[in-house]
Parts: sequence; C-alpha cells; structure tokens
Amino acid sequence: MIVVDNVVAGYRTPAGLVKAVDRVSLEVRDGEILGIAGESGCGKTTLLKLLYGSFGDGLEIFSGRVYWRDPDGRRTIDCADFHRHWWEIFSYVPQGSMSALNPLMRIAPQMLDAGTGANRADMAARRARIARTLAELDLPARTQRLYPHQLSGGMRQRVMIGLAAYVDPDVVLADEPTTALDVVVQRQILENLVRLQRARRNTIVIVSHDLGLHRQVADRVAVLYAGRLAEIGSNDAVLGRPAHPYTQGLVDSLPRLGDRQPRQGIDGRPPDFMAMPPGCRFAPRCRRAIAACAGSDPDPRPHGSDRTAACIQLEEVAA
Ligand SMILES: Nc1ncnc2c1ncn2[C@@H]1O[C@H](COP(=O)(O)OP(=O)(O)OP(=O)(O)O)[C@@H](O)[C@H]1O
Repeated sequence: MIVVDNVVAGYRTPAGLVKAVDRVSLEVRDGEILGIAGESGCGKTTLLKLLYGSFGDGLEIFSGRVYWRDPDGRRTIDCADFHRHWWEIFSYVPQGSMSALNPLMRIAPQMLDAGTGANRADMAARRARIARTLAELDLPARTQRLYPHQLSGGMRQRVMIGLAAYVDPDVVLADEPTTALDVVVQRQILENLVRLQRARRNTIVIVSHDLGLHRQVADRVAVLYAGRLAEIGSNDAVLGRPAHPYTQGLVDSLPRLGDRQPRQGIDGRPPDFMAMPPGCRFAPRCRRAIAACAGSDPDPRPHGSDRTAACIQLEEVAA
C-alpha cells in the first residue's frame, strides 16, 4: 500500500510556490487499479511522481508524507528512498513513453537491460519472462528482435507497459498510457493491462484525463481539481453516481452513443496556481455554489460507504 498523508508538494518557480498537490491524503491499496482523473494541469502527473518517488525535475514535498507499506505492515519505505526500489517495487510508464525507447536497440536487449539490479533471475529465466509478458500483451514473438521504428505506435506503447511489468513490480504507475492511440488500440492496450494485473495481482495507478478509460478499467477513481482531491471512491460511486459537482460536470460532459443532445460541459477553466480563489477552488465554476463555498475549502469526507468527497453541500446531505 502507498499512503499519501496530508501532502503539500510542488515546485519553486520565480513567480512563487506552485502547490500542485495541496493537502492531499489517499491510499493506493494493494492489488487495485486506481485511476487518477481531472483536467489538464490539476496535478495528476505530480501526484503520480510522488507515488513513484521521482524528484528529478524540482518536485518537492513541502509538508506531509508519502510512504509504502508492505502487506504485513512490517516494513515501510519513505518516498525519498523509493528510487532504491524502482523496478523491484515500483515501475513507471511515463507520459509520451512511446518515444522513450532507445531507437538503436532491439526490443529484447532493452527489456533485459531494464531493471537489471532488481531482477535476480538468471538470463534464461528473464528471457522466458520477456517472452511471456510480450505474449500476454498480444505482441508477436518476433517483436523481441525488432527495433522501435519497426513497431506501430500501439505496439511501442505495449512494449513500454511490458518493460514496466516484466520484472513483476508490486506497483505499476502509468501516465496517460494510451494517449495518442486510436480508440481500438486503446481498448486492446487497456484490456492487456487489466489482464496483466489480474494475472499478477500487482497494483496499477493510471493517470488520465479520459474518464471513459477509468470507467473501463479502474477499481477506484480519484478526481483532482486544482491540486486538491475533490472525490475518491469506487468506480461505480465516483463515475456512476458522482457526488462532487466537479465530477458531475466531468461525467456530464462525456459524449454518449446515440445521444443527440449537446453535452453540458463545465464553464470556464481551472484557476491559476498563483491566484487561487478563496474557499473552494471549484466554486467559481460550480453551478451549485452558495455563498458559504467561498469561505470553506473542505477536505474529502465520507459520503456514503464507498467514497469521500470534498463539498460542504454534500456534508449537509450526508448528515
Ligand atoms: N517541473 C515543474 N516546474 C514548475 N511547475 C511545474 C512543473 N511540473 C508541473 N508544474 C506545474 O504544476 C501544475 C500541475 O501540473 P501536472 O503536470 O501535475 O498536472 P496534470 O494534471 O498532470 O496535467 P496534464 O494533464 O496537462 O499532464 C501545473 O500548473 C504545472 O504547470
């Protein structure tokens, strides 16, 4: 399990601190697929980097704590040390990862190179594992002998997922894993991901702005807005019966097959991190906002048995 405990994190910029993740608490449970949703710039990638312990680009934790705990609860690792366990416990499929493959190397040696430190199995066992993983991802065996430019975009993306998964880490963190692919290929890749996860029982965290993707694969969904956690809970609760007005707006804006009515989106844009509105950050765009919203920036509270949501009006409903 990865625990995010009241974390404020972000970047120091000439204009000031960007708190891209602001007082966020959540748990990534063992063996689940957790989807992280929200509009562009709301902090999804930053949260994923915290879960991976990747602090290379100036990301800092200003307060709070992120740590991993093993299923027995005997061993904890602070996120400052996650990098020592990359590939062994955590692996990462970065955004735009299709271009992350080395163009001069065939696929098999790239996979063998990856995570060498974490992978103590002998060469023959590792080769067998690579073959098995590629087959699980519906990639033909000859893929191993090809160079990246000889693969389609969808195949390259599947190879990246294979790279992250073949060493069998506890947690795979994937940032927009199917962006830029056509819908049919997206669907295949997602099915592959789920199949891998079910077979290996590892944990997957997927960042995407695409709610359809989350609806299809996630066990639970977390929705971020302007660095704050708006809502988190089961797929059915959050996407089937959204409670937070922001999640409702996102779900309402999804096109539905056969629906000729124009979808109702959310007016306006997320606020600038340097000029946050007082109180609830979503209030200026919220159709249900009342005067009290400008004076309260609530943390998520339980709303029903399978979700928490951060809206003062929902607290009234729940009471
Ligand atoms: N290295 C960085 N230095 C300074 N600011 C950054 C850095 N990376 C991200 N930010 C800022 O942090 C905020 C959150 O960005 P983040 O990439 O986490 O959002 P996101 O929801 O993943 O967006 P997208 O869907 O567009 O990838 C944005 O305002 C962004 O400009």
